[in-house]
Amino acid sequence: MRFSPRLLGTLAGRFDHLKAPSETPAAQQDPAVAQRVSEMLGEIERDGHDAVLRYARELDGWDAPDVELSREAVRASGDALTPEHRAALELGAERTRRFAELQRAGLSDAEVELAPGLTTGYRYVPVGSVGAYLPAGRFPLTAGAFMTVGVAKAAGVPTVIACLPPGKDGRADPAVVYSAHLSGVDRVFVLGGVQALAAMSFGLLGEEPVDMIVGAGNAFVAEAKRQLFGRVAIDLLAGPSEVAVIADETADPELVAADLLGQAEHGVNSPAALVTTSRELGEKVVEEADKQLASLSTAEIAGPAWRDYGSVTWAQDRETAVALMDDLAPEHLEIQTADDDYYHDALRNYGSIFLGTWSTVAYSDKGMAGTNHVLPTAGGARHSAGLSVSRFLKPLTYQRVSREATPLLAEAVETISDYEGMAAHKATATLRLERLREGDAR
Ligand SMILES: NC(=O)c1ccc[n+]([C@@H]2O[C@H](COP(=O)([O-])OP(=O)(O)OC[C@H]3O[C@@H](n4cnc5c(N)ncnc54)[C@H](O)[C@@H]3O)[C@@H](O)[C@H]2O)c1
Ligand SMILES: N[C@H](CO)Cc1c[nH]c[nH+]1
Ligand SMILES: [Zn+2]
Repeated sequence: MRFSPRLLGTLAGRFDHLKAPSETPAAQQDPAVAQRVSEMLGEIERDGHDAVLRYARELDGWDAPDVELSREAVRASGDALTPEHRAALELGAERTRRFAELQRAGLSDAEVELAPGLTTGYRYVPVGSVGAYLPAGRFPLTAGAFMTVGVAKAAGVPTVIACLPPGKDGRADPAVVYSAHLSGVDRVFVLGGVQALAAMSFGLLGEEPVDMIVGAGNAFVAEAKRQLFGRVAIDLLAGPSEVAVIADETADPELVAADLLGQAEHGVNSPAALVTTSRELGEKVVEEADKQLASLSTAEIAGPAWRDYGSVTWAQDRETAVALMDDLAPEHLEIQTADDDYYHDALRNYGSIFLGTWSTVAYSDKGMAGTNHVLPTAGGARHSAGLSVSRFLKPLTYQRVSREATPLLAEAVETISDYEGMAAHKATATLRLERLREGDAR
């Protein structure tokens, strides 16, 4: 079976056929999923922990009365892994933490005297508690813990709990649990999907309700986060993983094809887009992808994704390639050209960019590059960035006004309040001006 996407000869500026992820069915909210999630959340809120256990049993076959892993089990989770695997995970946890610490160091508290006696500023304060969802249904994605638990801890969040669904063998995946342990998690629960997010948000796990829920997952997970938003904060709503590549005639078609299929493996609706200034390269990549799919063990997922959500587009020059990509705003963007810096400078919309032949998305996916892999999908990169340490920090503002500065603020506030008809607001300023005139020494 051939999985080749259409090879598209696009003229400059005409790219209607290029499937923007935001236009794919996968990015749209599914009313059946929304209805199901709303019923589940309602039931869990009403029946509490009993309903959580009921869903854990029904959906994931969990039949033990307790869903928490003991501290000892969390600590010992690495024993089930090979030393090489442990070392690889330790590297990922450490690089992700160091990158998050770099970002934390760039966020410093600041203060300014805006007028004599008027001092204003802000200080970064971490949220009090975070619930991290670690998806582990189809694949046990270990690095999700580094990106959520580890980054929250680097931000200084005091309490971070995590939930993961049981794997195919009915147990919590030891590599995911070990990754959470390396990231500094406080408590781990074997709970999947909606019931996990509801239990953390409603405070059904022997903790107060968390302030924020984070982490990627399937359509039920994304919908539960959408519906719980407001009651708790969320990181972002991530859809199916995407990849896009800009390549020119100097690129290696085998590597480009491998990188496109690398993310197509996430799901049959994962978009993979190549924009190239070389038709020849585009044709070679299509041939290569077919060849590689023939021997890929996950071809049953990557094949349909490449066929149905893959695209190859010719851009007549690099300016056109940039315009196409900024419109697409992909989650991951690789640049494999003779002038990667030009693209880096010119591009504005992407979740994370991978510069040069030697950089590939999987390095970030698995924590080796240190950058966060929880990124906006479905065109969200037009307006948002991915998860980072700043999401867990609140820049709380303050102001201090001296007696001497009082007229500078109060008289203007009186004028504005008069215009707006806000008498009580005006009074707060007027009373202070009176105190000043009376010589109040405070
Ligand atoms: N964008 C990102 O940053 C990123 C990162 C990692 C993973 N992901 C995505 O996360 C997803 C992982 O999905 P997954 O399914 O493998 O694991 P998952 O952990 O997200 O979901 C498994 C849970 O789904 C629930 N569920 C399944 N069927 C249900 C139903 N009919 N009704 C209610 N709940 C149901 C079950 O409770 C189960 O525990 C993939 O789509 C992957 O692409 C995205
Ligand atoms: N590509 C996913 C979202 O960025 C993350 C991931 C982890 N493992 C494999 N992939
Ligand atoms: Zn991936």
